[in-house]
Amino acid sequence: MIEVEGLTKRYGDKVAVNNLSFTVRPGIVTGFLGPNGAGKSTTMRMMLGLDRPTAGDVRIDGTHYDRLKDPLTYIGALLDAKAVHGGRSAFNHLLCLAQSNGIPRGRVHEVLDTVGLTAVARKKAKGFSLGMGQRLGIAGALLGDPRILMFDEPVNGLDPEGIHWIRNLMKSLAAQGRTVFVSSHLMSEMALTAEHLVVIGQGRLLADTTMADFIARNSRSFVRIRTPQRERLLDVLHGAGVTVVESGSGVLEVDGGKPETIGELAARHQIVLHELSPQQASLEEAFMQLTAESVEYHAHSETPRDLRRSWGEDWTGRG
Ligand SMILES: Nc1ncnc2c1ncn2[C@@H]1O[C@H](COP(=O)(O)OP(=O)(O)OP(=O)(O)O)[C@@H](O)[C@H]1O
Repeated sequence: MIEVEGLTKRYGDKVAVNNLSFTVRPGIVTGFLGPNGAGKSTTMRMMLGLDRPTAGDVRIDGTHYDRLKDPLTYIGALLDAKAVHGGRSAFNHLLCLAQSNGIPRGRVHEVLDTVGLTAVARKKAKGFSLGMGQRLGIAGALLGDPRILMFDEPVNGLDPEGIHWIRNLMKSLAAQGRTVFVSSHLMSEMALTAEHLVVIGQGRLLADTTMADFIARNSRSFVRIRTPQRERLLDVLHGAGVTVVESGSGVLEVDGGKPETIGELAARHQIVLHELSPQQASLEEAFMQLTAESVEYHAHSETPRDLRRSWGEDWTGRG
């Protein structure tokens, strides 16, 4: 378990991390999200004792990082895959780490095998591709067989096979009861990997909740309808007090409605439907919605005006 309490980091006038408190629990993958510059890396560095907090505290299974004996056996981390002495072979890099952390030599062979680098173990790390470098960094994190693992952007630059491998690795580490904390900008990947999310913006905590709850709270769920009898269906839905939104190209949308109710209403009035589908926003849409105000660096684009029209009262009772 990782416990973060009132964690704050200032660089001069800049507050990079602002009074953050959250707990990362074992047995699940927890995703760490935030726009560029939100303070994710700074938070992770403070968790590992690499940066000193201006205020607040981090405990790794109840203890401060600098008081852990052989810390790699408690927490393993991939922060910057390029932070490897390029002149050393993969084997020697891991052996040095093992020797300085009281980890047996045999473990080096095991982790090289786990990450699929056994065949290139004697090659110098500076000749490694981005993906091989990431794998070597992950081998280092796994070396001490720690109960807690932390990965900062582990899928950066990986090909689909590598991404798939890391996803399964993180899930299996969590399934073994370990604590897995991972940051990524790849939302589709995070949606497949993490069960719980901690989201920050401009150094502050924006959300600490399950993936499903995060998406439900920060997005719009609606039912999408297409029908060749649009006017009749609008009359029927209006008559039943259902709020309908026209989204262009003849598509109708009902916020928070149930497809069963709409389908039955249409059937009772013998209205043909070509589509009746529940829609849920993606993690990416929910993330953009929540963090829109805390993005530091914006690009501006022209977006078409929302041309929605609604009829009647909202049947969900929501505004
Ligand atoms: N050593 C430093 N000196 C001054 N400012 C810093 C330092 N390190 C980070 N910052 C600032 O603190 C803020 C948080 O940076 P951090 O790298 O933690 O964000 P991040 O969420 O990891 O961003 P990204 O997703 O782009 O990696 C940024 O505004 C950054 O410019």
